[in-house]
Amino acid sequence: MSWRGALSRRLAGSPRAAAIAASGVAGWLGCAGYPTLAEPASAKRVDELTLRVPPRLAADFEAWLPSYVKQLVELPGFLGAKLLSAATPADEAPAVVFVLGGPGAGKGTQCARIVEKHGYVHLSAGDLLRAERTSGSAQGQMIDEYIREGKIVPVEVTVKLLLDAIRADGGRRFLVDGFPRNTNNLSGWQGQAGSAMRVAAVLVFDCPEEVMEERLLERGKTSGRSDDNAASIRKRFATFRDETTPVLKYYEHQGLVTTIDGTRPVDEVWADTTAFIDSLEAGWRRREEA
Ligand SMILES: Nc1ncnc2c1ncn2[C@@H]1O[C@H](COP(=O)(O)OP(=O)(O)OP(=O)(O)O)[C@@H](O)[C@H]1O
Ligand SMILES: Nc1ccn([C@@H]2O[C@H](COP(=O)(O)O)[C@@H](O)[C@H]2O)c(=O)n1
Repeated sequence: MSWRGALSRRLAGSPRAAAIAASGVAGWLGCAGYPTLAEPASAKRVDELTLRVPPRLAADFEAWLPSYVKQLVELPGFLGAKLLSAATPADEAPAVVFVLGGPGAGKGTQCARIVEKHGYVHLSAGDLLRAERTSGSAQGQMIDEYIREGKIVPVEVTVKLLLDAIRADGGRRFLVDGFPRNTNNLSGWQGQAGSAMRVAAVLVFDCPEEVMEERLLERGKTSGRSDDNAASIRKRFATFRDETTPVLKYYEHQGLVTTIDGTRPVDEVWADTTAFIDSLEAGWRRREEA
């Protein structure tokens, strides 16, 4: 499958910007076994950019690559690139902070504190899926198998649970914990929530696997979770490395990622976490006052 489109039209008068954008796209796509740029636009002739994408990834790329390219050419320094649409959804849209990090990195622990101090609404994709699993719904068994295997449930299920919870709450500031976990999650979110929500930041807790494994095995003594055992933990780590890393790359390119060292004691991690939320809020206040 080839993807081609808005980039060429948008950059028709701007060879320099296109060349920079093309090399940026190629660099990004070159990571983690993803496809590479097939025919980079030359600095002289900019009427078409073609990206070849393997069929198994075509649907995901079709949904979110164009918007990624738009974001890329809007970065400062891409002189001459013209906006086709607003760079971010309207400020009035509810703000979402995605919280990511490997299994056991401490996402839930820090989210609970953010709720208490900063009043955000915490939605854990994993918790919503676990609740749905036991609700007796037809898809419960499917979810159970995915969780046990450390695999990512198809986004149609997860995004519906998240959006139902967001709409039912009606709040303005959400922590969405453990999502988006792969490109399927990402494209599903962008397709169904993209214009109604504003992704304000992506908060990532970084922690080595040895530390996370120790925490999860300890948690497994009392959590009752079917995936807090050595075999499931190994699979969850592999899923994080293989599937979540490209999503983090995507948001890094958008300048949305803040990474916090989650290896330290809870209070030390919290000091950085609350400082981050304070700075996010301060930025919003400055924008409102401007
Ligand atoms: N900074 C920390 N130091 C030591 N232990 C921690 C720290 N943060 C969390 N823990 C403990 O580690 C375990 C995992 O933490 P938590 O549930 O917050 O991680 P998580 O990233 O949400 O995990 P998962 O993705 O599996 O739901 C818990 O038992 C928690 O009490
Ligand atoms: N976006 C997501 C999030 C989670 N899952 C499944 O749930 C398991 C547990 O997730 P935690 O965040 O609570 O650790 C995870 O391993 C997945 O099986 C999912 O499919 N999609």
